[in-house]
Amino acid sequence: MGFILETGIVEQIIEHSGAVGAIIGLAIVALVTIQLTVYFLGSLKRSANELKQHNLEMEVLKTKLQTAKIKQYQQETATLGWNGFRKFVVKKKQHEGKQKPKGPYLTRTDENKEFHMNRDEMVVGRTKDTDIQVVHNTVSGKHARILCRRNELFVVDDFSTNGTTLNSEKLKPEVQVKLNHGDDLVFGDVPFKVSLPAGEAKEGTGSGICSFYLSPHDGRPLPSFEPGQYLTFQFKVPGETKPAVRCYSLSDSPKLDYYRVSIKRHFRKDKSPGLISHYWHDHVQEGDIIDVKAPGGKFYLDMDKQTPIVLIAGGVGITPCLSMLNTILDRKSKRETWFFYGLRNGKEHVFKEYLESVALENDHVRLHVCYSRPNDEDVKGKDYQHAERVSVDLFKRLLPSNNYDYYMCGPGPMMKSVVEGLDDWGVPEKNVHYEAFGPASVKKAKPAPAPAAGAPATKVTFAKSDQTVDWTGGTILELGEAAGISMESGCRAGNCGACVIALKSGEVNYVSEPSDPPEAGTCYACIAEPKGDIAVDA
Ligand SMILES: NC(=O)C1=CN([C@@H]2O[C@H](COP(=O)(O)OP(=O)(O)OC[C@H]3O[C@@H](n4cnc5c(N)ncnc54)[C@H](OP(=O)(O)O)[C@@H]3O)[C@@H](O)[C@H]2O)C=CC1
Repeated sequence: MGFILETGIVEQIIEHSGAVGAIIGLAIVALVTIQLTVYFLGSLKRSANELKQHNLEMEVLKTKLQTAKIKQYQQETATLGWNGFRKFVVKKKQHEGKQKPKGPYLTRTDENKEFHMNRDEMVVGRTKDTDIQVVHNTVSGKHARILCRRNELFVVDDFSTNGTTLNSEKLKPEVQVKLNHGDDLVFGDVPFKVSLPAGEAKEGTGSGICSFYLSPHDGRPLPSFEPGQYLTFQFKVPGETKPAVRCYSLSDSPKLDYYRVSIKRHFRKDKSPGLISHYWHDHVQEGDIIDVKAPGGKFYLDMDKQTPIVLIAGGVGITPCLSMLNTILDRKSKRETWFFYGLRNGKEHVFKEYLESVALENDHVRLHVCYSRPNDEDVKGKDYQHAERVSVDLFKRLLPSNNYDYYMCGPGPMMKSVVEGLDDWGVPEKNVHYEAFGPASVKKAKPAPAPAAGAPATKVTFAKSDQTVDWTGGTILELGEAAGISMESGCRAGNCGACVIALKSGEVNYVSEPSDPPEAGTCYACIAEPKGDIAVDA
């Protein structure tokens, strides 16, 4: 349209003014066109810049809002008076790593909810203590059982009131019937579908790490936390007399509506399954309500500093490091961040795609993944960078200097060797931060002196319980537990403070150094041994 108009103007100029006039006319038209184009391009550029500026302002506003909300949480926690345990709902349960559990499972089709066969026998029923809880008035308290035998499933109706049907046929009570892939199974009026994925492994062959997203049950505000801190949980496990207390690091940055913890199936030295980590994996489901203490712990990243940092994660010890990294990203900090992640091989590589995308999109984040035992299918340079353990030798090869703040979490031996290596490399102690749950001890204190032969046994008095026990070794917590005294505990490493008790008389030695000295007149029972006769308030 513009072109046709311009051609018309040129023709008119030629007709009325001759050749010279035509040239002048053409020049004027060209000048006007150039000016219009420059103006048009300029305004395009201006609007692009304005948009960019606007987006930046929005980002800053969002961050300010987030910070303001977090500050508000902190004030609200103080008023909430969140002392002791508070109820949280499991909003989401997510298996991490490439291999998801794909063993046999049932899907409750009216709610699209999956129940994986993690045990040889799973009870279906309406009551809370069942493995497949079906809250419905046509389902009996203990309705039926699903038996899992080498990836084959069987169903047994347990004299339920409204019966169980398999592919529209009513089952006789107490008769074991084999299930096939795609079968329709109905308990009372509640429909299920049977899935037997062919040739696929049961849970446990993947990373064995599961993330749980938790929100406050009372819907009241969620307090913020420092990246690196942990939550303390209390579980009443069926069959256990005492509630179990455990601590797990928060694995994400502070969020407005949830906390996240990522838990690995733990196996003891004798290969038997750890009680609570397996309880999380096998029994804790979306919608469950659990008891949680407010975030705590002294191992966290100081977000007020801008010093360059090195995050060192070993295995599931990635959790607090991930929280630190995510907080750096959320706050739009450009802090130089090296992330060393040591694990065995690709089967255990969790948060892989996420970390890779973070490193790709953020120049200030340098990711180095070390596989200590790579598999044939693991590709160096793609899946991981170094076929070795994380070590200070590796840091010496990669870091421009030793002048960093180091934050680490992983297996005890890894932390011990890295802490010692950093010390040898001349890194000041104040720049090295770590935490070790469980018995792993990085800095060993001197052991308590052995009592002289023939000397009277050291006595520990548990004042509240009115019991005095001869000390035969071990910690005060172990001694009290063995004597049947109810005592609080959490990390069992002198970190979480759950076991702190008043020391009414006497003194203690610590088997490993507490992360922070307890207040005067108290001690951490989980790592304290009596130094002569003592009395404690338990
Ligand atoms: N806040 C906290 O305190 C938390 C602590 N943790 C702790 O982190 C630990 C992680 O355990 P898990 O996932 O089972 O770890 P793994 O046993 O799977 O080990 C992870 C990696 O660390 C390597 N490693 C072992 N020893 C050394 C060493 N001396 N130097 C360098 N690398 C080493 C292993 O190499 P290799 O194959 O050669 O053995 C492996 O590659 C647990 O002890 C857990 O309690 C976890 C979460 C939070």
